[in-house]
This record gives sequence, structure tokens and C-alpha cells, in this order.
Amino acid sequence: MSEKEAFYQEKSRVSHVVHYIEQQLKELNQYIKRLKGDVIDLRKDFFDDVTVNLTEADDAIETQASLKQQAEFLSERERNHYRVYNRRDQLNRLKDKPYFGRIDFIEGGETETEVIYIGTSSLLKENEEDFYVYDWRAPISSMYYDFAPGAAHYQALEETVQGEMTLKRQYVIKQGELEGMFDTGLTIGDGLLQKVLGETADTRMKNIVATIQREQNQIIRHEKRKPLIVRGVAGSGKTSAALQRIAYLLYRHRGEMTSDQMILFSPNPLFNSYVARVLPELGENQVQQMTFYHHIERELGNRFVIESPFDQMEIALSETVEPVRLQNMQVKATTAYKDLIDDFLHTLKGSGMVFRNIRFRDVVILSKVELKKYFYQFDDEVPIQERLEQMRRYILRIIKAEQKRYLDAEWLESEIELLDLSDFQEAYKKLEAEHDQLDWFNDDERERELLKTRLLKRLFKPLIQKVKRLTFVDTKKTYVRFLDQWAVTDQTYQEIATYSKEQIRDNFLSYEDATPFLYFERVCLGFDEQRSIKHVILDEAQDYSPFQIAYLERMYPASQLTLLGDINQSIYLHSLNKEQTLKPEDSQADVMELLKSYRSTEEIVNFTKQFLGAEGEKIKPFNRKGPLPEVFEVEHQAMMNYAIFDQLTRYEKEGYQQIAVITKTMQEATRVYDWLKQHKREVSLVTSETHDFEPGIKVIPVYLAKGIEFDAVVVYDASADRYQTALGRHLLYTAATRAMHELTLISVGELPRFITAIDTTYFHYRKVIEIQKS
Ligand SMILES: Nc1ncnc2c1ncn2[C@@H]1O[C@H](COP(=O)(O)OP(=O)(O)OP(=O)(O)O)[C@@H](O)[C@H]1O
Repeated sequence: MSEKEAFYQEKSRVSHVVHYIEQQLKELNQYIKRLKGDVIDLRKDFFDDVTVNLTEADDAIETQASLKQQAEFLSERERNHYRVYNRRDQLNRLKDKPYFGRIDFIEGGETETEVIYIGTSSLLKENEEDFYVYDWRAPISSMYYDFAPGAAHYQALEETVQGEMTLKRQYVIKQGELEGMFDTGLTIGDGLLQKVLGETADTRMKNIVATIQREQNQIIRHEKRKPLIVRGVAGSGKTSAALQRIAYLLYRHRGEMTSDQMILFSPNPLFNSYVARVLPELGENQVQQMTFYHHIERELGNRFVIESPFDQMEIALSETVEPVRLQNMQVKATTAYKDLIDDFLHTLKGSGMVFRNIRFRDVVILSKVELKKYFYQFDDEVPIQERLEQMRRYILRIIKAEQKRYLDAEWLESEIELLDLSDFQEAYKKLEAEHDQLDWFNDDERERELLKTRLLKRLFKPLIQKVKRLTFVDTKKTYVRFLDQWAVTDQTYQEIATYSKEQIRDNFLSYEDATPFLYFERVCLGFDEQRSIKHVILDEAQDYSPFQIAYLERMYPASQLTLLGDINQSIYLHSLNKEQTLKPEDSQADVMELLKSYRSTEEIVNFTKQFLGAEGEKIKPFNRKGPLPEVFEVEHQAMMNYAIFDQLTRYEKEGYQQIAVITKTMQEATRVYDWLKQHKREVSLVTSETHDFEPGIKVIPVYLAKGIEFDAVVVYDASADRYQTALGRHLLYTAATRAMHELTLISVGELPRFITAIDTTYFHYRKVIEIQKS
């Protein structure tokens, strides 16, 4: 068949499938209309269909059964509705682009060729057996990503199916029309990828389902129970693979696992909205997405002010940072510090636990001395949690007895007046019920008693709740004891121990101190492990300290951990230690590498990879051309501002929508933002509070630009003064690798050595000097 004939044959198939989808949609919409009518009827008739009778015990049981049945019926309906609406969304997506690829496969020993079309979701034919389209996540579809034409295989259940792939084809389909197709080899069409990567940046990340690369596919479909570590260079598709992986796992384990059993930890709130479109586009629900700081805030925020990682970063980058603070950041990140905590926690069985007095209205019900005595009456072998559990029961018994004792308290009489109408009504109802059962009554006295009991219950409730939460253990003071002990045993840490003690006493936790304290408290009181979570995925995982990762492993013990990161983008002090970065405690992890960078042009990758010296040599650019990066060296701040202004104008003229001025700190960002505003530029400032992403020029500190990309980037003051350190090199590398098409670095004064060492054929260098007017 000629190429032209093949094209027309494929074109007519696309039309046929689109027509079929339209028909399906029509039927589904009619069904939805009927469903809506049913729902209205169901709401109207709800109580007609249940028997409500509570007079006799038997009737009450029947009522309960009837309500349960009706509720089950309703939730089944709900599930059905969800399925139907979901299918409608899928069909609507398929209507525009029913599939993106095809493979022809002959299974070993067979003669017939199977023709498999692959799209974002599956579509059955009229006979309900064969497929017009296979979901990209189906086992057979994996060959599309894994093999070039020739011998191929895939895993179906426990069996490996061997055979030969005779064709691999890609399609460009837009609005239900076939516009082009290519037959390809192993790498999925460089042509198509070129086209996708050459497009301008969007405010939302795109899905990469049609062009997933083989090594990315291994990550997406990794299914072993071990932790998975992905070390991928900047722009190599780590975030993309993570999101596709979530969609894949939800598909493979549908019926067993839902999206609320997965958590994606992301670097900042802005990133959450940046990736928000990918999963719905793939027909899946959003998973829980949060930052690690958000998690800590949720756990400790009602008792402590917790420093954000961004405030910590600003301090680390400031010139006036105290050495003790820098040392604290490094020490508290380590698992060695966690081991020290574990050792101390172990000794608490013998001594050291501090308790709080249990008071009600300034009267001590149980003193801390009594509590301590109770706690240490157990044998050394009895675990702490078991002792606390027994204590909790004991304290609650004492409180209940105390509560009764107060029935005669004089002050209670007067406080009855503080009760509201509903309390009086409740007491009255109870009284009425008692009339039926008792053969005596003294309404007045009994009513007061009921009211007093009610009031006491209310007054004691907060105390009882606190006891249930084990707040009678003074974890703060116990932790301070640990710090004291640590300072004595190791003189080098005296200063940081004092630093931490002072802040804890003021109910403040620096970002580096927050996880150790949370861990300490959790282990001390009993870890509230979240076993329902099956997958925890950490993007930008190089920025998590080993301590934080160990904490997450303990918090989600039933989940598989996926860590995706790039040690060259480590921007926190603690993560500069390469030995310790990106490592879960479980050393059995599978490690995969992504070395090809897809985000930036070949010119930008070839330039930025040299910031990393020998380390950068392994980074491979994708073959997409663009202009050379530009580097300006200027004499002073004002010249830099004007140079930025000019570059922004140029980038706008070129039609770029997403343009960023990336700075090292928030202070710099605010400075250049104010200047640009004064000079009538339409710009927005991105702060840690920014949750959404609009097109246009943005000024953003590098730590908030993590994970995100822009058409064109101007790096603000890339001078040796600002970036010469190891941390500086990573920050500058991270900033520069946000650029897809164009990159400019502007430096006030000398550039860092890792840039001056780069051969000048890799960039355009200009030194701009001011000519003084005479
Ligand atoms: N297989 C692919 N097909 C199409 N585009 C891809 C592919 N892989 C990556 N990309 C694109 O490359 C860019 C970078 O991807 P992504 O943000 O996932 O990389 P990353 O490794 O997380 O980057 P970084 O660590 O620098 O933040 C995105 O625009 C993404 O759409």
C-alpha cells in the first residue's frame, strides 16, 4: 500500500471511530438526563420508601434496616453516577483525539496480526469484545513505549507474551481529524517530540502520554514493593513521570486503590496548581497533594509558630546569618541526630519523662509528681505506649470521680443559670422519660441534679479530651531534657542545643527543628501511622533531609515510597551532602536514572550542564535548536535593571507568554519588581503565598521556581558575589534550567568561576561599560 493510501485508510478509521464516539456520547447524554430525573424523584420519595417507626424496639430495628438499605441503594447510585460522568468526560476527550499511536503485533506461534491503537482511555467496539482503542496503561500498550519494530514482549498477569512488532506508528489528530502520521523506531518519534517540546510554555503542565520515553516508562510502570529512587537531571521529566505513574497505578489497581490512598509531596503551593491539570486530563482524580511544611503545620501549628522552609532559606542566604544557625540546619537534618533521639527515647523507660499537673479550675486533680510515680511503677520492659494507655484510663477514672464530687459544689448552683434553653429542654425530656420508669419523683430537685450533671460534663469535656490526647505528658520539657543531656555529652553541640531550647520555650520551631521535635513527640506518645496510604511520592526529593525522609517512612509504613530528585538542584544547606541526599532508610531501593533533558534547547542544556563541571558531562540534551544563551556583565545595579528591561521587551516581542526574572532571594525579587513597576512594566511578583499561575512576566526567587518552567528566563545578578559557593552553583543551575527556549544571565561585576571557565562558543558574552558623558 502506498503512503498516501495508508494515510487515507487511517483518516477514514479516525472518522469512523469519532463518529462512533459521538453516537456513544449521544446515548450517554440521554441516559444522564434520565438519571437526573431519577435523582429528583429519589429525593422526593426518600421517606416514602423507608419505614420510620421508633416506638417499639422491634420497629426501631426495622427502621434502622430500612434506612441502611436505602442508604446503600443511594451510595450505589452515587458510584454509578460517578462512573457515568467520568465516562462522559473520557469520551469527550477521545472525541477530539481518540488515539495517538498504533502497534502491529504477531504473538509467537500465531499468524494473525493484532492491530493495537493506543489512547488516553480504552474504547470497546460494538461487539463489546474487541477494542477500537486500548488504554495507554494496558499491559499490551507497554510495547509501544518499550520496543522498536522487531522482537517484543509484554507482561500479561504472570505470563510474558513474546512476539514480533511489525509496525509502530504515531498520529497527529486534532479536533477529530487526522493531520499527520509517522512510522517510528525506538524513541517515540523525535519529530513529534520536537514539535511538542518546541511549543511555548503553559501556565499548567501538560501530560506526556503520547511521547513517554522508554526510560520514563520504566519509572511509570515500576511495581515492586521496594522504594523507588529516580535521579534525573533538570528537565528530564521526573515530575511528568511521577504524575503519569500515579495515573498508571490508579488504573492498574482500580477497584483496590483509590486516589485518596496516594500522597504527592510537592515543593511549594504554586507547584500544586501548576500540575493540577495532568491527572484529570488522564481521566483520574486528583491525589492528595501537599508540601511537607503544610504537613508539619497541620500537626504542630496549633501549639507552635513554625518557620517555613522559604524563611529558613532566606536566612541561610543572608549575609548576616549566624554560624550556630547554619550548624543547626546541618545537624538536625541527619539520621545521626534521629539515632540520638531514639537512644534517649529508649532511656525514658527508666527515667526522664516529664508530666504536667492535671488541673480543673486551678485545683490540681493529679500532680505531675503523682503521674511520674505512676509511670515509673511499671517494670522497665513495659513499653512507654502501654504505660501511657494505662495511665490514660487511670486518669480518666479519677477525673470522672472528681466530676461527681463537684455535684455538691456551691459555685455550680449559680453557674446553672449559664446553661442555655436547649439544656433545660433536654433535662426536661429526660425527666419526663424517668417518670415512666420510676414510681417516685421530686421534679425540682431531680431537674437541678440533671442540669448540674450536664453542666459538669460540659466543663470537664476539654480536660477529658486533652487527657485522651495524652497532653499530660510534657513533651516539650522532655525534649528539652534530651537537649540538655546531648549538650553535656557532646560539647560541640552545646551552642545549638541552647539555641533549640530557647526557641522551643518560646513556642517557636525553626524549619530544621520542626521534624525532629514532631518525630520525638510522635514516638514518645505513639506514632499515629497512616496505614491506608499506599503510595507516597516526593517530587524535588533532594530537598528533603534524611531525617524528614525517615519520618515519612515511619508515618506511612504501608506505602511504597517514590523519590524523584536531582542532587545538582539541592538548594538547602543540609542537602549538599551527596552521600546522604535522596536516600531512604531502606537501602533495598531500586534506583533509576534519567539523563536526557527535554525542557531546554540543546544550546541551553550544553551551556548549563557546564556549571556542574565533570558531573554535568553525563547530561544529554534533546535535539532541539535555539539561540545561544546570553551573558551580560554590567558595572552596577542600575545598568542591570535597564538590561533586564530590554531583555524582557525582546522576549515579549518574540511572542513568549511565560517569562521570568529569577532572583536568588525574595529581597532581590522585591527590589527588581518595584523597579520594573516604577518603569511601567506589567509584571507580577511570586511569593510563597502565590497559589496560582497567570501568563505574563513574573519575578520569582529561585526556590519558588522549583519544578516550574518558562519560555524565557532572565537571571538577576548572576555574579560571583552572589553565586560562587557550592550552594550558589546549585541555585544558579536551578534558575537557568527553568528556561525552555531562551536564557539570559546578567551579572553585576565578575561572573562566578564555574561560568568564566566555560568555552565562549557556548554563549554570547557581552561586557557592558558605562560611557561617562563629559
Ligand atoms: N516524554 C516526554 N514527552 C514530552 N515532553 C516531555 C517528556 N518528558 C519531559 N517532557 C517535558 O519536559 C519538561 C520538563 O519535564 P519535568 O518538569 O517533568 O522535568 P523534571 O525532571 O521534573 O524537571 P526539573 O527537575 O528541572 O524541575 C516538561 O515540559 C515536560 O512536558
